[in-house]
Amino acid sequence: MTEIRFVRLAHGQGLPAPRYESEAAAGMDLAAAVPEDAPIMLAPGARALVPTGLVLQFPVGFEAQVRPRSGLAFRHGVTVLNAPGTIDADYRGELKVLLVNLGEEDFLVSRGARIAQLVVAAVARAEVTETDALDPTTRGEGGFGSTGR
Ligand SMILES: O=c1ccn([C@H]2C[C@H](O)[C@@H](COP(=O)(O)OP(=O)(O)OP(=O)(O)O)O2)c(=O)[nH]1
Ligand SMILES: [Mg+2]
Repeated sequence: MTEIRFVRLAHGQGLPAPRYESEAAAGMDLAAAVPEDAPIMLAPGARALVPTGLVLQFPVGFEAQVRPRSGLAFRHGVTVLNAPGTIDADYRGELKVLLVNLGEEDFLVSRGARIAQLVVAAVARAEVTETDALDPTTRGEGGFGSTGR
């Protein structure tokens, strides 16, 4: 098990911690840490950076991905604009969720609403080397449908 530690900021007090909603869920739901009396109104086409009130720490060699919740996308057209958002292991700022409303109606983000989910994933890091030539392959330069439909 990979450990995620988090600090809860003042505006996140009282909200549920990120947690898996089922035994083998891949994502933990994230709650909106907007003020009770100041929900965020997302008009059609609008986007907003929604605070979670959380600062995370997880091991180097992992990332956290911010992904949409399919129910919100299906019912309201509300999704994560930069999905999957990338949270770096060395980031110590507040985790934020960039929501966009692709639906036709206003969408209200209330305090505690589960707006997105967080998936922890191992990441490979590469050493980058410039060179004059690369190993040949059968595919070569073929791409973008070159193998047929
Ligand atoms: O949905 C997101 C995406 C990113 N971040 C935070 C954590 C991440 O480590 C940092 C930088 O994200 P990214 O590299 O995607 O953004 P950038 O535009 O390249 O910013 P930077 O120049 O700070 O890397 O912003 C979030 O809180 N939510
Ligand atoms: Mg970056």
